Amino acid sequence: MNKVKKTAVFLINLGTPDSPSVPDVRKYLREFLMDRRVIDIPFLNRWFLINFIIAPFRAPKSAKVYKELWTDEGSPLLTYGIEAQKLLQEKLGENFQVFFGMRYQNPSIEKTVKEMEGKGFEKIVILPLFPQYASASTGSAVEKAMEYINKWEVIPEIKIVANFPNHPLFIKAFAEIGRKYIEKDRFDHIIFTYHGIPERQIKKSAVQGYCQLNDKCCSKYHSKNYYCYRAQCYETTRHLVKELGLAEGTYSVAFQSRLGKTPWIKPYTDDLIKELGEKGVKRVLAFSPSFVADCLETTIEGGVEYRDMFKEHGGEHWQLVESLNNHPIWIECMEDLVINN
Ligand SMILES: C=CC1=C(C)c2cc3[nH]c(cc4nc(cc5[nH]c(cc1n2)c(C)c5CCC(=O)O)C(CCC(=O)O)=C4C)c(C)c3C=C
Ligand SMILES: [Fe+2]
Repeated sequence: MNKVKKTAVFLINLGTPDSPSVPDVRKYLREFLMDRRVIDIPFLNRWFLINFIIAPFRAPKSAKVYKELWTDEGSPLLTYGIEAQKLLQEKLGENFQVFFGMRYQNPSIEKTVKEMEGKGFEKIVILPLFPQYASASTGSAVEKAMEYINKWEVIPEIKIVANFPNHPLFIKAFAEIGRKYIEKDRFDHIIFTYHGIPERQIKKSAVQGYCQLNDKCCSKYHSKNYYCYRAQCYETTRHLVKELGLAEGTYSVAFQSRLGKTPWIKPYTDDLIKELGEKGVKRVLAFSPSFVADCLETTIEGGVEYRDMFKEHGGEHWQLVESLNNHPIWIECMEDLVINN
């Protein structure tokens, strides 16, 4: 038998509030941060932290920033997700049905898996929209999807695309978007800023204690650090650097979005920005390749807050490279991830 299997493709992104109102942002943050893979501390400590600190104090602050991010169509993470779903559906054709869900809030994984049920799919491809695997992102999305699929009478063949940090089309798409700035303008330095995670989460997912959390350890990508989030971020960077033809010393890697007081993976993006500004670097181009769609962390943190910080420390020009969003090469990349898996 040599026919294409009737396949469901399940794109999953992180999630975003239903609106930028304080109650909706609070609801989103509660669901997100109560996830044991995100805040990996004992349940009661997490419950107190979320209900007595994050919900009352962080939700109003975050809601203000979400209001800045919101467009007439809503949250970019959601609108780009729906657009990508439609474009991928057109590419894949009638043997595939593409679904899109969010790990937190809506469209929920529970509702989306219900839509898939009973449709006779012979295979499901779960494609979490995170190029680098982390337990808090990919791991959590897959765990949630499987929680509902596991209840089906018939569980079909399942393929999980767990990461794609060096996929040639992922790299090509980001490089192409960034190149238009490099060709048009002069930059003194390029920053690759990735979402951070706590160091202890790297150690917990390390293969037989391999991870040393240093640059030597992350300087090569192989079977022992295949799922190490930090090593994957450096792998993405090496490929982007090669594709863009950047010279050693003209770029840096850093990690953003710290929460809480425990150590997160270093170097920190805010420290790097201050250091570059104080060293006399005037013009910076910033890539944010841990996201495939624009969101709060790119547009606001990477585009506005870091720009202001850079200028406060002597910088003159800060340009963020927009995310992959609905770029045709990114849609081709997803097609390849689905078909060749
Ligand atoms: C790249 C994937 C992501 C990982 C890994 C990740 C880990 C992680 N995040 C937090 C805390 C917050 N993240 C927030 C926003 C946010 N995070 C990601 C992706 C990853 N997070 C995205 C795509 C977004 C943006 C969502 C949007 O609506 O646009 C927020 C909310 C915003 C805020 O209040 O600042 C928090 C909080 C932790 C603790 C964590 C741990 C591993
Ligand atoms: Fe996050």
